[in-house]
Amino acid sequence: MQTCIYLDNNATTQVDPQVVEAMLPYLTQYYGNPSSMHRFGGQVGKAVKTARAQVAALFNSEESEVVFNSCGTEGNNTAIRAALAAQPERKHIITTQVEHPAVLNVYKQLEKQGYTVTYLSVSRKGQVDMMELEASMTGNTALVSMMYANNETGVIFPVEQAGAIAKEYGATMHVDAVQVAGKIPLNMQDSTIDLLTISGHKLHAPKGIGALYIRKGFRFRPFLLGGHQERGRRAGTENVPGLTALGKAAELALEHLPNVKQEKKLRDRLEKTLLKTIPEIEVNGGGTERLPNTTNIGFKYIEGEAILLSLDQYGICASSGSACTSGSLEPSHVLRAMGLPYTILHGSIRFSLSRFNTDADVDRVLELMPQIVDRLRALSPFNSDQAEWLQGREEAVATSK
Ligand SMILES: Cc1ncc(COP(=O)(O)O)c(C=O)c1O
Ligand code: FES
Repeated sequence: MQTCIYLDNNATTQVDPQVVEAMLPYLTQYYGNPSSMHRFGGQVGKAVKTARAQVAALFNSEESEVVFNSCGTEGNNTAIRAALAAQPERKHIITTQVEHPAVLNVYKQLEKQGYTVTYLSVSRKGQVDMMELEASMTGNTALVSMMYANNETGVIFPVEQAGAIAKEYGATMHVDAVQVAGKIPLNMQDSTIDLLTISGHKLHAPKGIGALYIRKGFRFRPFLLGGHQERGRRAGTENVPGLTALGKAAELALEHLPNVKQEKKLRDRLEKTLLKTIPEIEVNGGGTERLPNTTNIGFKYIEGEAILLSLDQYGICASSGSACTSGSLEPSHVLRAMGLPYTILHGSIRFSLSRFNTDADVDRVLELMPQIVDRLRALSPFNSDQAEWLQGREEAVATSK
């Protein structure tokens, strides 16, 4: 199998070998159904309990507040629907312009069903403004839904403060924490958040397993109806190998949290050296609080996709935004919302690290990037003289839409 220097960990992560080891017995000998009456199934039930405790430890929550599901997308869909069902008389939702499609596309549908949605703007640095949130709140607001950190820029949002504002108005606070679990500590014990989503494949567990935190006492309405698994909050026979993997991944993430500064050191070295060695580049979301593993850099006058293809030829995996929208040629909705100039919008790429990256990985990128950028810029018909013209063209396209 082809391997690469993998710097696309916000898209998905390598499954930790210890996670594979933990889940394997539940794919082979322990295949019982945890709901069965017999002892064979009972053993498997114990694994579910252990995994729940491990995820609760990552959340710093009670075990009963953890519900396993299939992914971050399911968690977000479920949380949003549950928040609206809890207060059906309220018809207003507040979110941000830079959420993941697993949130934004739910709101698009809800708008068609009679809900009003306020999309909070972000600054040039990609940060939300709590004054704008406060000014948007009304007695009709059912839900404030905000990501903990943005998948493209890594910018961290003040979700606790947002939750406190939501509470003042009696609204539910939902947080998409898919990108932060394992990267910054979570503390649900002492939190204003009611519902919080994580996804296994972003923290070294496999794809297809996730968890939703549901604050004790929250009037929760399930999304999937059927059997009484997960205490009636998520029907469907449990994905035991998956949740065992997520439990182990959560345990390892918690252990690793004090060492996240190592990833940050690597990220900072990558970022600072690129800024020093390549002219006309900028860090998108720089100068505000960000995830320790993420850097999103705009290289003026060239296409992000061209940089990615060049890197790919050298066996380096990076990305130009979210994996699910990268098939389209539209520039990222996140960078667009930040009001970045045309040439940055089209020339941005993201490197996202994990605990498996090494100094040698960063060295290789630092060795290759100046020559890649030089070569692409030499071929590019654009330069700083046309930057103003390009910006004008972008604005003309935007207003004609
Ligand atoms: C911020 C954010 N939310 C939600 C998701 C969706 O998670 P999943 O792939 O588990 O459905 C992702 C994954 O890209 C994400 O980055
Ligand atoms: S589903 Fe992961 S980037 Fe979209």
